[in-house]
Amino acid sequence: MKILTAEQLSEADKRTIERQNITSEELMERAATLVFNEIHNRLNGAPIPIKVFCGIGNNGGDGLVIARHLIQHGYHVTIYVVNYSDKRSDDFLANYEKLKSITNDWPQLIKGEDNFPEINTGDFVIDAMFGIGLNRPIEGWVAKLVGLINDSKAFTLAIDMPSGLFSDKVPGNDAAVIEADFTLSFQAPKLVFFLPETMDYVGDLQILDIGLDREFLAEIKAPIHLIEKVEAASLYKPRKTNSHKGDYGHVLIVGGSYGKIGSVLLTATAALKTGSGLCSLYIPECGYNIVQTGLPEAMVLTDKDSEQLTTYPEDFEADVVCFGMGAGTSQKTVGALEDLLNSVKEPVVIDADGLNILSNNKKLLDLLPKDSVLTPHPGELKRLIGEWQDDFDKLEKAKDFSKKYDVVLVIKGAHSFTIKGDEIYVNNSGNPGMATAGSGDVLSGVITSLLGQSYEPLSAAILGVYLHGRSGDFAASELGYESVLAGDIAQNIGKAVKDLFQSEMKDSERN
Ligand SMILES: NC(=O)C1=CN([C@@H]2O[C@H](COP(=O)(O)OP(=O)(O)OC[C@H]3O[C@@H](n4cnc5c(N)ncnc54)[C@H](OP(=O)(O)O)[C@@H]3O)[C@@H](O)[C@H]2O)[C@@H](O)CC1
Ligand SMILES: [K+]
Repeated sequence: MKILTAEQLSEADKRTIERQNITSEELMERAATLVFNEIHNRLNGAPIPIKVFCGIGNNGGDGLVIARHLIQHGYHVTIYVVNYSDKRSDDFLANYEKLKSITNDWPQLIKGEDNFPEINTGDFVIDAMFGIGLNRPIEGWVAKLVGLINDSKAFTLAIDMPSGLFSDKVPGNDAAVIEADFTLSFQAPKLVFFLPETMDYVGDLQILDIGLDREFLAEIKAPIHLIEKVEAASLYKPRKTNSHKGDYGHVLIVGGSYGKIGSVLLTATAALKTGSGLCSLYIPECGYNIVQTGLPEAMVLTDKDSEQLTTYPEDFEADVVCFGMGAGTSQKTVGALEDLLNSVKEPVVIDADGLNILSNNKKLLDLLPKDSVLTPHPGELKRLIGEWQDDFDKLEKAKDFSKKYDVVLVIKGAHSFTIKGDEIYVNNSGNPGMATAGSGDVLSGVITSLLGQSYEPLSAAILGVYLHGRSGDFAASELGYESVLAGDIAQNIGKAVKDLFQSEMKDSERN
């Protein structure tokens, strides 16, 4: 799914009105009615106090439409118009008139702190103050109102965007932004919903297809994509009936050191679970018995050093090589990576200490084969590309790095970002249970395995990140977040692959 900017969405809005020959008021009615349906499906008539805070633009207009439908369905609704300006939009005014015809409880005008209502923990707050039209920070008494809503701990549903959140920049420190529990957003996700600095404002997210012009949406050039099941499934290559293990790649996992042999074991397990035909490991001698016992399906070669890697077996023929997990950063191991990069011509996967070695020895970056995949977590990324000012700056620096060295970067996080040149792919699978030791080692194994199975490096990274997240979802649903171990993620990769082609059943379709 394309992630769009506020400008692109406004343009899609205009084109839809032209091409579908509807008014903007009709489009607002359509969008806001979908929101009402979602609320009604969940509340099911519950008599809880609903407080709708409307701005004076079209986000506020949406709020008025939602409130009208709620009132007509018997809900207990109080509407507040947050009068941060006297410049009402046409569609706001039209819906204000409609509201007057169905209720005598007119909206209450908030012009300052004196008009603030009481907001209780048990209230249901609908935030329709600002949407994609926000163009400067919220200030003064409106900022105080945002604080009041946040402090109330009332369940807060944001319409389109949490008010105060920009679609294209990070709010400053102490900025007033609604901390939503749930955001229902129109047509396309916005990048800020997924960035570490801004995602917490959004709460749970649902995108509503409000029927904007398909042709225009298909034509829009968007370099940022959200990766969900359909996108991941489109990358998957089915196995052929008439095939043998030689068709699915021979991966070589290079890493480990004394006390950190478990890491390579996890990576190799994940590679085999993702379907590699053959898996070999190159590790220090101390890991030999551990790996042969822990993973009998793998083959093991050992370095002459018993505790660390010192060289690379250059005559070894593998389809893809992965380097770094548990390797340490000793000078001898730097030499091992240099040997590897001097002998391998195909894209490699570099993770963990492999990345730290690259950061400390920047000249090695020039030896990386084109389209190699680097999988840093934010700390490793900082060492690679330097400090950034905010998440937008981070993405710019990451794109520059990807272009300079011609590599695919996977920035790991709650939503991992895969970057190649100017293209960004935001992953939407996974859960907090995956924040556990060894989770990254498993991811490297999945991506390496896909590369070995002839996936293009970018596809291997995007699909690998998605499958890893989905495996974690299966592990968490069985075990609970706290009990997910990295090995559990590896064990569930098969389920994640099968799930690519299982359609979600909506609650309404069950039974
Ligand atoms: N696109 C679509 O497909 C559809 C969009 N729809 C809905 O429209 C929403 C966008 O509506 P919108 O353009 O009227 O802007 P909105 O967010 O209501 O802001 C209102 C005005 O506030 C002002 N302002 C800005 N910052 C400020 C500040 N800090 N403090 C004070 N004032 C400030 C600024 O005006 P200014 O003062 O700059 O002239 C701005 O114009 C969108 O999010 C969605 O909910 C759906 O109905 C249908 C389909
Ligand atoms: K809002």
